[in-house]
Amino acid sequence: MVESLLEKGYAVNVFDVRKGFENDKVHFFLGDLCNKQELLPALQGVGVVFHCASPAPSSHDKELFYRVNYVGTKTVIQACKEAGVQKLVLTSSASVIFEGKDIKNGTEDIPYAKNPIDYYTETKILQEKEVLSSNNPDVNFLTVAIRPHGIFGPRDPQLVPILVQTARAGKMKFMIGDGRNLVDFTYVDNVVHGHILAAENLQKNSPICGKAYHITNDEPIPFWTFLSRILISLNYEAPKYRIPYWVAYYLACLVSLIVLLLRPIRTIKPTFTPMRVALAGTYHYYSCEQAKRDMGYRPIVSLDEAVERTVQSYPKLHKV
Ligand SMILES: NC(=O)C1=CN([C@@H]2O[C@H](COP(=O)(O)OP(=O)(O)OC[C@H]3O[C@@H](n4cnc5c(N)ncnc54)[C@H](O)[C@@H]3O)[C@@H](O)[C@H]2O)C=CC1
Ligand SMILES: CC(C)CCC[C@@H](C)[C@H]1CC[C@H]2C3=C(CC[C@]12C)[C@@]1(C)CCC(=O)C[C@@H]1CC3
Repeated sequence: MVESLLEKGYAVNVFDVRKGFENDKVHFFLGDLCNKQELLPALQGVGVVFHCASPAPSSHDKELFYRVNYVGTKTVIQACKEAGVQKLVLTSSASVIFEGKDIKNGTEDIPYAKNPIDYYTETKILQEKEVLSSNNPDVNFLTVAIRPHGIFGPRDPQLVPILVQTARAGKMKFMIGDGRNLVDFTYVDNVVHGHILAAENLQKNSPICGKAYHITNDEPIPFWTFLSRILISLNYEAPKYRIPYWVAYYLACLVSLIVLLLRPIRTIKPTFTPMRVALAGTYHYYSCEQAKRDMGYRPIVSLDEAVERTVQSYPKLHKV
């Protein structure tokens, strides 16, 4: 996001709780977004805020999710208003409507999940509601939420690294479900493109004000075909055996229960959580027609090209 904004000639301030990269063209502010006094200096003279911060979805820390995603987002909104920021673009998630059941070509009018699978999803819903309801053209404060799905690409610390770690640990033997479930995986450049288009289209009287938009690669692919392509390109074996979805799901629930019971004595991070099993065994792909219609969105990098660029970008993860 930072690199694309700089390329387009925008001046960029970055606010983060940790300094994850070096770039002398940006002004970096270190702080916690839950603290308004720490946020305010980063917002002086700023026209648009992209709020993309969140604890990692794999965390189980309920209090952290509530503090950062929910309360922290309310603090971001207040700080933006106090600093005179006119536009707020939230990185939400298409998962706000996912509760473990198939979603085929899901549109933005599907209601939020009533029973979200984890605290991440639960607090992404609360966060999105806060941002969208704070849209108020009368006070010159416009908001929009972008809902990407399954982001991947160079430097992503999640998808490819977790996949390789699982393969190296010998746990990538089983395909969950029948292997036909279509899913969206979205290349980072397309996600960024969607965010920048949203910011550029966020004007008074624009149809996008106060709304949420799915941003995907618009090329749904069977979950296990995608994972197998990445694994094979990195010289690992693709999963060979099948395990029925419900067996895997209840096993993951059982493991979660055991992890919870053992927490006072030992911290264990299971690979197969109910959320990951649900993502691996169901259909979850989304329509991005609304983003095409209202802001002229089209993916700029195809899935084939995206996989190629991603695989090339992780030389250390290739099996030799
Ligand atoms: N990775 C994915 O597949 C998807 C991610 N998203 C959303 O995209 C956004 C970015 O996610 P990723 O790039 O995957 O994660 P990431 O972990 O690379 O980026 C999140 C950033 O938030 C920062 N952060 C966390 N707590 C903070 C706090 N209290 N104050 C200031 N900064 C804080 C972290 O230090 C990190 O740099 C998140 O909002 C996530 O919910 C949405 C859909 C899919
Ligand atoms: C161990 C294997 C069964 C799966 C390995 C790959 C997974 C790490 C990823 C496959 C789909 C990804 C995904 C997310 C995180 C990483 C995966 C589970 C999200 C939960 C990230 C945050 C979101 O908002 C939704 C994403 C959906 C897809």
